Amino acid sequence: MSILVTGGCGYIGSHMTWNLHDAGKDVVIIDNLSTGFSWLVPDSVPVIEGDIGDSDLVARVMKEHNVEAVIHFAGSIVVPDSVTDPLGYYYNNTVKSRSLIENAVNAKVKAFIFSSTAAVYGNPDEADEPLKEDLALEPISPYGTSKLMTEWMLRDSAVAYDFTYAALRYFNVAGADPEGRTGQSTPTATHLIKVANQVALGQRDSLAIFGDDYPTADGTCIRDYIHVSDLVAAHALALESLLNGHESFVANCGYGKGYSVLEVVEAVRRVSNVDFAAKVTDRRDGDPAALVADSTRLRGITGWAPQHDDLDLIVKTALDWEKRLIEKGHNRAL
Ligand SMILES: NC(=O)c1ccc[n+]([C@@H]2O[C@H](COP(=O)([O-])OP(=O)(O)OC[C@H]3O[C@@H](n4cnc5c(N)ncnc54)[C@H](O)[C@@H]3O)[C@@H](O)[C@H]2O)c1
Ligand SMILES: O=c1ccn([C@@H]2O[C@H](COP(=O)(O)OP(=O)(O)O[C@H]3O[C@H](CO)[C@@H](O)[C@H](O)[C@H]3O)[C@@H](O)[C@H]2O)c(=O)[nH]1
Repeated sequence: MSILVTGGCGYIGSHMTWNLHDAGKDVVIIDNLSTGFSWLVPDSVPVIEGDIGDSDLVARVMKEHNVEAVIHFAGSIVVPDSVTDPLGYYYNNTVKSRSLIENAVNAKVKAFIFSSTAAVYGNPDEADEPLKEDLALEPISPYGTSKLMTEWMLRDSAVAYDFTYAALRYFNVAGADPEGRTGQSTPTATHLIKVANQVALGQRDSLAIFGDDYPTADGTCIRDYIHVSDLVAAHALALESLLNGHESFVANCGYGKGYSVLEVVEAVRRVSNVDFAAKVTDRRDGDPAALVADSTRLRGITGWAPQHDDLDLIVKTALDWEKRLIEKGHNRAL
C-alpha cells in the first residue's frame, strides 16, 4: 500500500513527502516538474515525471504502487495569472483533477486529500472574520473558482463512489522545513515572504506593496500565514482520520491570526536585519482585503495542534532556505 503525492516535487508537496518519509510510509510522486524540482525530495522516493491529466500513466502508477490514498497538490497557483489565463487554470486545476479523481475511483483508492484554498471565500465581509467553512463561497479569481469546482467534484463523487475525501482550504502557506531539507524554490515565485526575503538578500531589486487603500488598519491586505510544516502535519492527521473511518470533510488550515503586508515586511526586515526599501504600487488583480481562518473544525476532527505559530520563525525558516538556494546556485533564473 502506498500514498500517491501529486505535485510532490513542489513547495508544499515536497514537505509532505518528507513528512511521510519520516513516518516510514511508502510514497510515490507524480509531478510534471513545471514548477517543482526532484532534488527537493528524498532520493529513495520514486518520482514519476508526468502529468496528472495523463490518465494511462496515472492508472499504471496507481496499479503498480498499490495506491491506497492520494494527496493532490499538483496545480497552478498564482492568483493574478489566473485572472489573465482563466482557461489555463480551469484546465490544469479543474479538468485534470477530474481525470485524477476518475482514476482514483477506478483504482479503488480509499482516501483523497485535496489542496483547496482560502480563495474560495472571495472577498468576505469583515464581520465574518475569522472565516468558517460554511460561509457563502464566492471566489473573485478564476484560481479560487477552479479549486471550488474540484471541491464540488469530490463532494459529489464521494456520494456516488466508495471513497472519502478531505478538502483542506489553506490560507497563506509560508516558511520552510526547519531541518533545511526543502523550501519554496521557484525563483520567480510571487509569494510575499519569499519575495521580501529575496529582496533582503539582494536577489531582487525591490519589493512592491500592492495597494495601501484597502479597508484595513494600515490599508494593506491582511493574510493568515501558516508554517508549511504545520500544514503538512494537518494532512497526515486528516489522512489518518479518513483511513480510520471518519466521514469526508472540508476544513480551513490557518492559525486564526492575520498580519498586514506592512507587518510582514517589518518582520522580514527584523529577522534579516536588512532595512530594504518597499514601494507602494497599485492593487494587484484578484486580491481580497483580508483572509483569516477559523480552524476549529480541523482541530476538532484531527486533533491538529500547530507547532510553528510564530511569524518571525516562519520568516526565519524561509530566509534560511533562501540562503541555502543561493549556496546551491539554485537562484540563477533571477
Ligand atoms: N502556497 C500557498 O500558499 C497555497 C495556498 C492555498 C492552496 N495551495 C495549493 O497547494 C498546492 C501546492 O502548491 P505549492 O505552493 O506547493 O505550489 P508549487 O507550484 O510549488 O507545486 C505544484 C507542483 O505541482 C506540479 N504540477 C503542476 N501541474 C501539474 C500537472 N498537471 N501534473 C503534474 N504535476 C503538476 C508542479 O511541477 C509542482 O511541483 C496547489 O494545488 C495550490 O493551489 C497553495
Ligand atoms: O510582492 C508582493 C507579493 C504579495 N504582496 C501582497 O501580499 C499579500 C499576500 O500575497 P501572496 O503571498 O502572493 O499570496 P496570496 O495572493 O494571498 O495567495 C496565496 O494564498 C492563497 C490563500 O490565501 C492561496 O490560494 C494562493 O495559492 C497563494 O499563492 C497580498 O495582499 C499581496 O497583494 C505584495 O504586496 N507584494
